[in-house]
Amino acid sequence: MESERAKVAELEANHRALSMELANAKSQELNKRRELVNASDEIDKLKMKHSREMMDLEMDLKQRSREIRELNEELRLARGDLERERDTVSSLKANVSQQSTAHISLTAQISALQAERSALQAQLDAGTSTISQRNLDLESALRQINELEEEVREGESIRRKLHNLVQELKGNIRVFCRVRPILPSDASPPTPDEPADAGADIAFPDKRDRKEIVMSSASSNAMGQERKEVYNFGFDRVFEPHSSQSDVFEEISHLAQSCIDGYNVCIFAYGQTGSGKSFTMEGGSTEATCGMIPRAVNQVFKVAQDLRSKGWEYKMEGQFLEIYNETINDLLGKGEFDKKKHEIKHDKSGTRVTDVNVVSLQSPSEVRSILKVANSRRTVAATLMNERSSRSHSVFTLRISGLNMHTGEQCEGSLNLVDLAGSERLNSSGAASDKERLKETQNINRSLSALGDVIAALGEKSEKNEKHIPYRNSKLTYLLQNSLSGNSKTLMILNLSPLAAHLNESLTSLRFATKVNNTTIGTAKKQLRSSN
Ligand SMILES: Nc1ncnc2c1ncn2[C@@H]1O[C@H](COP(=O)(O)OP(=O)(O)OP(=O)(O)O)[C@@H](O)[C@H]1O
Repeated sequence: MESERAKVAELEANHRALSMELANAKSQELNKRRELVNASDEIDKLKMKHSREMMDLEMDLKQRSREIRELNEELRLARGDLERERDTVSSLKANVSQQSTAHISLTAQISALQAERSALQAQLDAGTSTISQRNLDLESALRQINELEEEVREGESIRRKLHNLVQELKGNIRVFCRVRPILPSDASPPTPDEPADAGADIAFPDKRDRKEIVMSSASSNAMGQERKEVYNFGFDRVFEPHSSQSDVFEEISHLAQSCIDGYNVCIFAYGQTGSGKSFTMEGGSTEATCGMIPRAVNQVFKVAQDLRSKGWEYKMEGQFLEIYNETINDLLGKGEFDKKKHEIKHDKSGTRVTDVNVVSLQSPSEVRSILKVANSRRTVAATLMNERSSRSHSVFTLRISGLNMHTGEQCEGSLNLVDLAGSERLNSSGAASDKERLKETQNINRSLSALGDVIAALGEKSEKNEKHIPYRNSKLTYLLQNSLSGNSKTLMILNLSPLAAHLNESLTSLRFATKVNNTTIGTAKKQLRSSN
């Protein structure tokens, strides 16, 4: 038993030791469990930390890969830029090499130019010295020119005197005769009683001086015998039908010179209606057919222009009048014809007509346009019954005043170009039955015979030296008083029809013109005024 007891006591002691060991083991296990819980908390924490860090790393990775892509893109662009820059650089290099070639050639040019400049400078220096020499020469040449100009002025005044002397020797009244050609419009259809007019028998025997005209007419007497009458006339110049306007003007152009020199010049066209007066004075519109008025005016302007170099300055004024039934009308005016009263006044400064337009003229074209105005006024005023331009006198007056800037000499001249009314006698104008026409014809005849009387009286005056001149017998002669006196130059152009039907009229005209031609008017005087 005791052994049993001892064994139980031993077992109990073992039991207690084992319980103690168990308690220890349990407390150790608790500790271990606690440690395990702590460790798994720690592990959880670490896991979370790890997953956060993983997320951060992933984001970081994404960011980095985005940055890498961007950088790659930038790199690609930069490469493109670099490529272009390389191209630019290579083209710039090519440019630079070109520029440097150009530079080299420019440098070569500059040196050539510099060499040239030095050569030119040398020439310039030489030229400058030549110029100073030339200036000296010029001064002496200018002195010579002044002396020569003075001589030319003296020569000009001698020329004027000689020109006038030649005119005096020729006579201050001159008469030209012009026969117009037969026109297609002259040929009226022949009838059994009246054969076609083949033209009058007119001859021009003086082929050298062209001063003669011979008209012949054949008639049969009561016995049936043929009688031929021959009429000889001599004038200063006779123009045959084929003569041109310039042939006629050549003979009268010196008169334009005279009026510039300070003389009063009067040119009349005389003749029956249709004989060519207007054609001679005004003419056609072409250069070849234009008449004496435009030609004389052109000449006056030309001479005035030429004389500018000799110190002369000229002023020109024009007026254009019509005398119809002894009434003056202003062809450059605006009023109705035959209404306004115009008076003729003579004083020291010359002849003026009251209330008429006097136009200052700067050029020949202005004269042409005033001629047009005048013609259209006359055309408007004409009626069917009354061809006004044939039944009235027209007087174009160009007044010229000149001043010589060097010598102070002044002169005043005038050029009167007169287209007279038709000179036909009463019976041939068919006027006897028409009162108005009769009055017209009587007025025309009166004024034309007054013109003849004035010219005749001037001729007698120069023979006897004292004689009354009947200027006042007609408006025409009174208007032209200052241009129809001893100290003026007068030209009458007798216009003749070539037709046989007009033979008697032509003979009457030829006799009138012969009377005028046999008159010598005294010496023309130029109208000079001293400078003060
Ligand atoms: N030398 C000429 N050459 C060519 N045609 C001319 C010539 N002379 C005159 N004529 C013509 O003759 C016609 C009559 O001439 P113009 O009208 O000049 O005569 P007129 O004497 O002035 O007549 P009116 O008294 O009616 O004015 C016109 O047709 C004109 O063109």
